[in-house]
Amino acid sequence: MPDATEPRSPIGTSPEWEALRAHHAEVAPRHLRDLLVEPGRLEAMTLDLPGIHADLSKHRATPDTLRLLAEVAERAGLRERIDAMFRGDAINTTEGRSVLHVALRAPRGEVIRVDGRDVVADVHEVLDRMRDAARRIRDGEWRGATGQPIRAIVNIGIGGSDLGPAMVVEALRTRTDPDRIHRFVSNVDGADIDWALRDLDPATTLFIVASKTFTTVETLTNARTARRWLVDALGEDAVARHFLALSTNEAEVVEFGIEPANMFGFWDWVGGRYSVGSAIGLSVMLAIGPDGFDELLAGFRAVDEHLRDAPFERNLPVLMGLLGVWYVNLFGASSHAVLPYAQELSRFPAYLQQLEMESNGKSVTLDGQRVGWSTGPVVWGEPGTNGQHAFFQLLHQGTVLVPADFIGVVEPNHPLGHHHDLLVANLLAQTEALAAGRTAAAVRAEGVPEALVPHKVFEGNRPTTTLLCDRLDPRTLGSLIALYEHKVLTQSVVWGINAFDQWGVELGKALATRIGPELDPASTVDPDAAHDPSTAALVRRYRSRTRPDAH
Ligand SMILES: O=P(O)(O)OC[C@H]1O[C@](O)(CO)[C@@H](O)[C@@H]1O
Repeated sequence: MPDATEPRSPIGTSPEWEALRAHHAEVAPRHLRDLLVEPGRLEAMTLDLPGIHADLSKHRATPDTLRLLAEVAERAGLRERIDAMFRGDAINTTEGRSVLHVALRAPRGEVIRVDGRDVVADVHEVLDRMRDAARRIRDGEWRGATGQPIRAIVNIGIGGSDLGPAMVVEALRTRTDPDRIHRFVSNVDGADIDWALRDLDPATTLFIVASKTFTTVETLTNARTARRWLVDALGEDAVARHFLALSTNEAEVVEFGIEPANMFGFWDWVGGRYSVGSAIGLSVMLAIGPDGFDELLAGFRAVDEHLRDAPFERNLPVLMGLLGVWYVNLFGASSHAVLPYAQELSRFPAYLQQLEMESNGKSVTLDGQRVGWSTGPVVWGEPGTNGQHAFFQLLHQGTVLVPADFIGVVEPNHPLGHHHDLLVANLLAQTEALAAGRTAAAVRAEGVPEALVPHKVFEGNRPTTTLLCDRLDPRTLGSLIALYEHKVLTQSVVWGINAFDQWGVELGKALATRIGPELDPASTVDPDAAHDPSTAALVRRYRSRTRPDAH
């Protein structure tokens, strides 16, 4: 059996890549105007998953491209890597860990073993405890220190311990109880927690401290501030009724002052950015209820099964990943836009920024060699139609190629149908305009003065994916997230990199720890001896402040 962790990017070295490159030379000069009308294209380049219709036909690609890309994926060992992930092999080689977010949504009774232990049974034990706590808090059975029910839930976490739950709660806000407040505090900037707590009543506020490691400085700083705010109002004993912890690190949770009974655990085989289906999703469960959370997990599971079972040529997350490779490595694209035409998905691009960029922003292969090809692009986006009045100018007429995902829904979560028709009309218009453009002849035919013609021409040929969801419900959202998770896996395998570590965040953290004490006006450290001239001058400038220090 091939070693699933063996680095073997096919880029540049395999016959499959050579075939793809030759094919690219034929396809790249062709215009989407012509490609789009080819017979059979729509059937070959659209896919239906439960609740999600995916249209890949507005790509600068043909059905042959998808076949050749699938062959590249086979050559890269994607099949073996998927199997290894589901088996619980330690495919996160630099940290020696399994990568088992798929186990978080495995059905009760399925068995996946890590070091001989059935992790699916562990997952369901925690889910049951989460359900019980969520029911008690939502029903008002759980009382705060003064005997009042909980009215505000503040999740304190950062990165994967914030972005996933914050994005999902926002996306499903129409399913939340309008009488309960859900807030997310992440930034160490005091403005974040100061503002979040300003109008809250300690007696009815529950804090959820979410941190995989429970050592993240931002989260612990915010959690200590929250603790002080609570204790100042209600006394030390209140902590047990107002603080929950979500973590893999029981010792640190206890050290902070939260009892194990108020902790919901997960495991080192859940990456932070892949953790919203774990205990990290507790604030989601509190917002949409245990049944809604089950639906979310079911949506994840549907795509997990699709990843495992569908042939690569008809496998949506694999094709999304491979089309990304196609643009990055053969068209030279360096960014990718995600444009949700659903206001509720306003945090989805930010969520994907961590998922994709922390996973695939790497320049070293699994065996430690410098890559000889580009890897993860910059991911960005804003909800439509806002983006249209901001950066779409560049998408249509700029000099860079930005492949984009347009995400829309058929049935809105509000009664304003005329708004929704207008929104969807814009989505369709934009993808059509990006593909077809507008020729000089068409511009002239409208009587535009000759001097303005070049300004009004749209080259078109700008590729997009359309994901049209039946509606935005927990199940569909779970599926959407899983699509991108597995897209990331696919790309990492082709690029030969590890999508599951994040060493690149360490250096800045270490330097901040060093610089922190130097900012004290009484510090005796000479900035010039410790830093480059720019940093030293900035340290001196900040050190000379007159603001009294308050903690
Ligand atoms: O959940 P923790 O351990 O507080 O970590 C928060 C985030 O910090 C990182 O480790 C680095 O930014 C992320 O990967 C993670 O999601």
